[in-house]
Amino acid sequence: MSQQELLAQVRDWAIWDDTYEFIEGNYPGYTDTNFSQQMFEEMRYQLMAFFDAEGDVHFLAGLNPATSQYQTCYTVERECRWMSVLIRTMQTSIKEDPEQGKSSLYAGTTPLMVASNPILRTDESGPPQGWLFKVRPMDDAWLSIIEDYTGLPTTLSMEQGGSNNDTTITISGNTIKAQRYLAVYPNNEHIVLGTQLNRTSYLASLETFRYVLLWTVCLMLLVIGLVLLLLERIILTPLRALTQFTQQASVDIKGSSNLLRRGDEIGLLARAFQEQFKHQQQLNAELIELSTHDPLTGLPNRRLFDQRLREVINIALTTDQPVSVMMIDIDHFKLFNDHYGHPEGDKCLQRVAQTMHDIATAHGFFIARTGGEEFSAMLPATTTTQAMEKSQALSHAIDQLKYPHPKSPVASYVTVSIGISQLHVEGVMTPSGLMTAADQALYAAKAAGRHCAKVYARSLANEPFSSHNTLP
Ligand SMILES: Nc1nc2c(ncn2[C@@H]2O[C@H](COP(=O)(O)OP(=O)(O)OP(=O)(O)O)[C@@H](O)[C@H]2O)c(=O)[nH]1
Repeated sequence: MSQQELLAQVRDWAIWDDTYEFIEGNYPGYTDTNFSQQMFEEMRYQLMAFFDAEGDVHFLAGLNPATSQYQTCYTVERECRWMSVLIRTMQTSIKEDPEQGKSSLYAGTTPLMVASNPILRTDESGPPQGWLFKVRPMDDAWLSIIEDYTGLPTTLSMEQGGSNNDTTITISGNTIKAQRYLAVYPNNEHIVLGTQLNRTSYLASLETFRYVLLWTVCLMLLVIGLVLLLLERIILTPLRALTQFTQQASVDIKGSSNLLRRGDEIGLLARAFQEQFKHQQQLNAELIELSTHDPLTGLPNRRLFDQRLREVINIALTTDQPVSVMMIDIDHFKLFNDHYGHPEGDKCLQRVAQTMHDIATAHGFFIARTGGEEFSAMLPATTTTQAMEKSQALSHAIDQLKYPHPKSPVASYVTVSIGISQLHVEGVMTPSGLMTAADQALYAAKAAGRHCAKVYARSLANEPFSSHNTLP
């Protein structure tokens, strides 16, 4: 119902190839196709006026406000005479401003809303072939539409002379009166659009509005708070727990059982991580086992032995306790292999290793396979005298196996020779020196006919040795 809406409608018609051709005189059926009384009534138009490029009337159609009769004419004569004042005002407007494309209010029996636009092709190319004007009456029907729209009683009146104010608001008693002054073309007149409000009901509705607004804000804050709380409980807290769970890369994090029991995606993810951790832990354990143990006998290997020896020596240095080592070698094992073959030699190594492991466990020392048929034992808090006793227990246990070794010049079964040394005794000062000394003692045992144990003494220092020592 606004001027802008009417302007959009007139533009729609004026910038259209059909209208352009009609004004050029090339579209004889245009009026029959596009105009009807029904269209005027539905669109609430009083008049549509087409002017040619010279500003002369080309075609007119309208509803006579006095008779409500629909009329079409090519001149302002006879039944269209009622349009003449309006047409003259439009022609004045064209002369003043050929650009048009505007809307104005005109005075009349009832005030009129008028919108106009130059006639162009659909693609808006020119030159303008003329002008189209549309007129809508601001009558009682128009007022009642405004009242329906605003919910306020509205009045419309004409007023002579200018007004300094666009809008005036006056309060008298319990009534607020608002008036809007709208200039009329081309006269020095104004249309006054007015409404009045009951002050008490206005203030009451204002109060109600404030009250509703306050409640809406409170409700929104409550909803936002609830959403944040749910977000924290359902998503953020479990996500933090999951992050902690994954960062620690462990299946035993505190509170992880709740996480793992969850039925949602976070629970799924946590269980997948748990499986992954377990698998990883298993792989790590396997890798550690492989890198620190001998695959044939299952005993710790030289790497683990050297590492443990360093640790035990470090402790012994601070506590001033003795540390002894034994180097154990199977006698004439080459002859065993030559006689029975390598696979049988492996079985023998496994059997001897198992026996030594059992004795080491029983006597509280650490044993490792440090060479082919060579083993080393590390005895914390043990002197050479005590180590000698344990070596005898070891040798005795292997003898008891009575593992056949028919080619051995020493005995008919598998026997071992053992070399023993102690840190800080007989000039042995370093981990490497300790192992070298045990090796030399072992050499001495071999030289003494094998199947015996020897303790290192300085006098053995120049004897050759097998050099299996890897410690620095
Ligand atoms: N079956 C088997 N034999 C091995 C393994 N590692 C080393 N040997 C053998 O152990 C033998 C060691 O021979 P030598 O160093 O001459 O020592 P020995 O025959 O025991 O002689 P002495 O030590 O002087 O009594 C060699 O025949 C190696 O092949 C192994 O893993 N399995």
